[in-house]
Amino acid sequence: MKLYSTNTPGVTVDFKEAVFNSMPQDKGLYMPVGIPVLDRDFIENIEMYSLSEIAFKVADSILQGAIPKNELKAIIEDAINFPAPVIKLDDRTYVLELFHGPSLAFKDFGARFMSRVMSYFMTEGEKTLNVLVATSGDTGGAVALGFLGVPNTQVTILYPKGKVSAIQELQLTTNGQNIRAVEVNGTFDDCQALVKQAFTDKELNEKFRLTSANSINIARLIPQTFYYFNAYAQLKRAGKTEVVFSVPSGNFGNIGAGLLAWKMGLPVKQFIAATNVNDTVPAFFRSGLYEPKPSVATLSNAMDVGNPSNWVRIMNLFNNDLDELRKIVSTGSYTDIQTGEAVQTIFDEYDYVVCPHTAIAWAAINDYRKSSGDDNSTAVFLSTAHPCKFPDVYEGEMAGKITIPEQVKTLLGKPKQSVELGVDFAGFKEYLMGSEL
Ligand SMILES: Cc1ncc(COP(=O)(O)O)c(C=O)c1O
Ligand SMILES: N[C@@H](CCOP(=O)(O)O)C(=O)O
Repeated sequence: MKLYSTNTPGVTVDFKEAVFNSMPQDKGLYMPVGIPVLDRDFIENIEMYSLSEIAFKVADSILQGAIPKNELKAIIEDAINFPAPVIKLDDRTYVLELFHGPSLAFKDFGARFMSRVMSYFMTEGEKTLNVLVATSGDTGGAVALGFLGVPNTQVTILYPKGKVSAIQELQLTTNGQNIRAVEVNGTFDDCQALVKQAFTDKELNEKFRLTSANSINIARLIPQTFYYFNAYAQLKRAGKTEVVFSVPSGNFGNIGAGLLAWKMGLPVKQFIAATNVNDTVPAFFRSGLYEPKPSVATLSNAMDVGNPSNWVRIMNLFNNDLDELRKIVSTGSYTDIQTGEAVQTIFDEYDYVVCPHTAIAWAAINDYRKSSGDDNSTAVFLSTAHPCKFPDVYEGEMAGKITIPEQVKTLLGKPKQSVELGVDFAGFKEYLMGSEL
């Protein structure tokens, strides 16, 4: 597999280099040279395959031999060892539950696959790998669990102080071993900017072997295509083939993976990119002007992103042609009041509890149906996190319906371990340089 930088398409690297570099030095993002289209026979019979069979077929096609088949199969079976069921709410509305992994968020697909791919490529005696990751809530917890105890690997998680839920914070800050947390007095965008700057800092790169576990890393994105194909397989078993996916979006890695799956031949009628009031992308669809702006805090905190890092990838997939993109993607943005109402309505109508991020994706389906007149397609909204991660959102009967998984119970009462820093790069650099990693 060869990958190019969105900023310098003429220069290519192989998959291993892209994984460890995470981001090209020219500050673009890696994209595959030539996206393979899966054979028709596979797509037409996809309902006959299991999640791990589908994941293997998709990964093998895109990686084009970068990892030998047997090793790839073992990585997938070890990483994706939890289900991603599609649940019927009514005849034309389904929810794809992506929170059955260890950190209770969809990030487990990417983080677990990526940690195993990195381990596969690492050889004995190599310099310690320093994984930097910025999180607005869920990536950090998934990456922490994905890399916990992995030899020769040190993970540093940056998160915005006071802007993640209490359970998310416990997931980030209580691991110990090779995982440490930095509380940044700023927003997620500040955390992301610090991490990105570290990758282009000469001194840091001389001292450390830095890599990113954010979705700027292509190894995070590839496994997120698996569940789109697998959702389609489940729907096909139920006799549904005209599918709309509504994706709660922040950094746009999730919908980016969906669009990659579509480019690989997954039949999708429409994608809906649903955001909270951090609406840089919906505003771009309206005005044609891409204007990143500082993020504001919302109920769906993990989507509080003002400058989505995957946007450049999505534009690149569409040759920077917004009109082409508009043919397959529509957008919607929702306030906290609308989010709360959606959580309540889903509960009242379906007796089903969703997290605030997921509620936004459901709300966007209603608006899509009204504005497009498309009443017949099967709409699937992605449920990206377990509601127990956001207990402040629910009261009364709804709160009583939420079961607390064992992995959350064991976190309660554990001491938080973190270091507090400002948003200036100099301070972050000093912290990294001063640490014996
Ligand atoms: C629960 C949840 N939903 C949605 C999102 C947004 O996903 P993405 O950043 O891939 O757009 C995130 C964060 O990534 C999240 O943690
Ligand atoms: N919403 C994310 C933000 C980081 O996104 P990533 O997918 O680029 O790692 C989070 O939960 O941390």
